[in-house]
Amino acid sequence: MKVLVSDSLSEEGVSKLSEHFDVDVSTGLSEDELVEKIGSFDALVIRSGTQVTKRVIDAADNLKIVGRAGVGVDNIDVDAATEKGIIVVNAPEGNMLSAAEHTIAMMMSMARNIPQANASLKAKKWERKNFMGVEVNGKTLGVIGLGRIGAEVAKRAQGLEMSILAYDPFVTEDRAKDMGVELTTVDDIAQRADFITVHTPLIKETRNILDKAQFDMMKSSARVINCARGGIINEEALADAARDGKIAGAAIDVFTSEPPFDCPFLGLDNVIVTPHLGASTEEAQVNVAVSVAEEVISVLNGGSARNTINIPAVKPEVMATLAPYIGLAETLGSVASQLLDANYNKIEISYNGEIADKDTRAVTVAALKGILEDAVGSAVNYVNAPSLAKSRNVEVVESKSETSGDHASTIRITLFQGTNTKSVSGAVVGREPKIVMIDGQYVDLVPHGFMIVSNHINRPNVIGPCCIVLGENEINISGMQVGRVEVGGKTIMALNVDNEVSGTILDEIRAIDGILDAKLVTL
Ligand SMILES: NC(=O)c1ccc[n+]([C@@H]2O[C@H](COP(=O)([O-])OP(=O)(O)OC[C@H]3O[C@@H](n4cnc5c(N)ncnc54)[C@H](O)[C@@H]3O)[C@@H](O)[C@H]2O)c1
Ligand SMILES: O=C(O)[C@H](O)COP(=O)(O)O
Repeated sequence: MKVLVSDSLSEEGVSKLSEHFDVDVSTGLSEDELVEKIGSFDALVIRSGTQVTKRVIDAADNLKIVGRAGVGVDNIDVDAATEKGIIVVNAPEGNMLSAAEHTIAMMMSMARNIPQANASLKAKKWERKNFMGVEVNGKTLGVIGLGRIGAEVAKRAQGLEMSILAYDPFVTEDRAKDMGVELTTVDDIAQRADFITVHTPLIKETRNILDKAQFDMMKSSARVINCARGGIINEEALADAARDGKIAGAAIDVFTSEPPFDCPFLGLDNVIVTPHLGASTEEAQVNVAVSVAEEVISVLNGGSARNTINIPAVKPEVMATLAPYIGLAETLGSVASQLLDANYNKIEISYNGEIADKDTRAVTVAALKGILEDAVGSAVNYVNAPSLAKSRNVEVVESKSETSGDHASTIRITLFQGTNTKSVSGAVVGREPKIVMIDGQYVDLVPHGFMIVSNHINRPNVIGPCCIVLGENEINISGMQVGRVEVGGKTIMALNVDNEVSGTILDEIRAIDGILDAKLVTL
């Protein structure tokens, strides 16, 4: 298999990949060059320098995984990758300490005018009075985005005796209290903080989170820092505020367009800048390169990935419990879709019993894959199953209940086509999948190989002729289940058979008096 590395990646990552694959390191490619080249590659490894656009994804006929050796994936068209079934992974932890340390370094450099003073002295000037700074001790730092990096910055700033205000809609009061942080709003931070630093992803909710309105509220002594992503702070508004003395200064590592040679604040003395260096340490680069290399090796060898962006990631300890249910759900989905001829417009996946407490998103994706495979074939995978269901206007509903009958946990998949439904329930028995109910009738079926599932009238001389048809055609029956209903009622029969059953033989079975329908399910 072939891996393209299109941004500079630490040697540790490249050599790890080279142990398994043919690795091509080609940095600085234009979009056109990448479109031209990508077709034969199975994996693409990037940092922030490569734009993985829809055009690139469309041209990537063999691509299985895009690995981002770093955190931000805003340079990847993740939706396009998802629709094409390409896994996107990042390395969310490897550079967080470096980014946090860079933020603190930028704050201190700005507080003491170090870049300006350095440039002045090297120009043979001795201008001590021009570079009067401020202490950070006792000052207030506002942190917008209290995730991995924001939390590390807050911890370090507390070590510098700063008090912390934070805004993050996904952080609870309890967690903030544990961290010794006061949760508040963006506007309150703008009004009260001496230093403000942003650590969110760049998404529509965070674009321009600091804009003219917030700069107008700030103290004239306020200083802002962006070591997250260009665009979280409005660059025009920042330039105006810094130029007009509405704020004392800014320290910026990231830009809306990189390199940022047309950026409006690049020429301002009170704005210090670095060329996207937050993750540029020896330690961080080894960490992220090795992490992404391991993900690519695992995925290309048929395994799973830990840090997936576009499929639900499951923690290893949870996976130990969920793994058999993932297989079960996929099998139940496949059985249900093979039993329902009509196109379904709604899928309900019900989790009953102990499994209802768990994070079942990965199990639902597996169920959807199993269901859609019948219609879509091998083009469906764990990445694109939900988006394929959506693009086919199929409604997907999950339901959960604590009761599950005879088993600790059961999963029921129901397909709806108007009033016509088909439901199949299963359980894990001793880590093996079992089908325990079809259309409300109890069965006890090991789902594998070939199965004939039929409905018939519960009366003498129906099952026998069925077996004779199979016997006469040299088809061995290895398992048989018949639903229990009163004599004369409609019941189900499920047969495990050792060979494929042709349409002609199925027609012979369907023609038997008392048989209402018969389907072959192939797993
Ligand atoms: N300069 C660099 O070289 C460098 C290095 C690493 C990471 N980064 C960037 O730093 C940023 C933070 O990375 P991280 O690893 O801490 O990510 P993270 O996912 O751990 O944290 C992001 C935080 O932002 C919060 N958030 C989401 N929406 C929000 C909103 N509307 N308002 C406020 N908070 C919101 C989330 O709840 C989360 O706590 C990312 O943009 C990443 O790309 C930059
Ligand atoms: O999101 C990140 O991880 C950082 O912005 C680092 O980007 P880089 O890998 O291009 O240094």
